[in-house]
Amino acid sequence: MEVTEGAVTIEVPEERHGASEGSGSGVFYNPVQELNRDVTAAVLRVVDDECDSYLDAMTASGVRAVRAAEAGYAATGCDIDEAAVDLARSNLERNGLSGTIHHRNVNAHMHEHGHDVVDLDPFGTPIPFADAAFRSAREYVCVTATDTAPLCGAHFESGVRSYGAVPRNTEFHPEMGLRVLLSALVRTAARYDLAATPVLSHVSSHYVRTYLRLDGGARAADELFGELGYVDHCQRCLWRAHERTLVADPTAACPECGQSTWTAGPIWLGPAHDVAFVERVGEAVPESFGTASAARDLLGTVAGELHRPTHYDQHRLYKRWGEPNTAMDEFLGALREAGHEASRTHYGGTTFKTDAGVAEIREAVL
Ligand SMILES: C[S@@+](CC[C@H](N)C(=O)[O-])C[C@H]1O[C@@H](n2cnc3c(N)ncnc32)[C@H](O)[C@@H]1O
Ligand SMILES: [Zn+2]
Repeated sequence: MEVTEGAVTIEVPEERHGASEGSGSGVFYNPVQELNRDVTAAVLRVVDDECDSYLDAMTASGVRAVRAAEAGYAATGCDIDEAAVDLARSNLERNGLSGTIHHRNVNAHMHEHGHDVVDLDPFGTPIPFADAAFRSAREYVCVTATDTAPLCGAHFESGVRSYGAVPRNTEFHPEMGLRVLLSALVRTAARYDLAATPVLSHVSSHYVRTYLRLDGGARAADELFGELGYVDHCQRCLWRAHERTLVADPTAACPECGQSTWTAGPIWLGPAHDVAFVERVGEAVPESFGTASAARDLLGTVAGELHRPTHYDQHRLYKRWGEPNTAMDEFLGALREAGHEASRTHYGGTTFKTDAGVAEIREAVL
């Protein structure tokens, strides 16, 4: 089957969606991830002044490597599956592009070779590849994680094992997943005296995607540790509080309703994106991309999001209060009128962030 993405056309053997990832035969290609790849292609356009080489660490059909080569990068792909390697090579050829595809365990490759941009796109957790990625990357590491259940605490033990943090299945679970992933990546990079700063992150269609800019130096890495900490959450009234610290000091009971709280961490509490960077990426999405309008919408929402952890869901709050919902614009307007900051978030149409606590939100909008 032929598929066109951006300015390239590639051959993929079969269509497989996220739900059946890793099963069956044939080289993997997930059409649902076109948005992820379009955003990546736009990021590559933005960073092309500082970056020349790109590693598509798990290349499968080669689609990411082919798109990077088309954007003018020295593209390298790796895969342990021989059929994937053959297909990726033929997909570069059919587009008249040069690039190198290795039949190799990419961890070994990354320990031996440097690339300006390293892109991890594995089945499930990226953690088995994270150390090697930070050894290899000079400027940016891009990471997809599809193991959202462990990340957000729905599969608790697996999340603890993979990420060395306590995840909790809260009502802000997509953001929990992102912040658990960022915490693990920042701590992994720090082992090599690297500061990995997230410049763009999104949670879409059951995957988490983040782009981290690398700066060298123990001091820079230490500074990022100041953005790690814990969040306490009340499942009953949806109160939450966060604290930047490496020593957990959980709140025993919710100060609003007295219910015992859940604590998650250490999670990343700093910004998950850089506004100027996200805006530049949004401007770099050409009309010709298959997901252009969805990608621009997503990036516009991300750019407008308050950095503050963590987001609320307006419908869940009203449900707890036993009151009918109002329109989102009216709701956010009422928060702002009461003197609070408020923004939509990309986690869902009824999600928002604010500097107001649950009691203040209720007072402002009811
Ligand atoms: C999710 S797919 C990659 C999808 C592709 N990047 C895309 O955008 O369509 C994961 C790929 O990683 C490959 N893989 C798994 N472990 C690997 C390893 N240790 N080294 C290299 N490739 C590996 C698999 O064979 C599979 O083709
Ligand atoms: Zn409470």
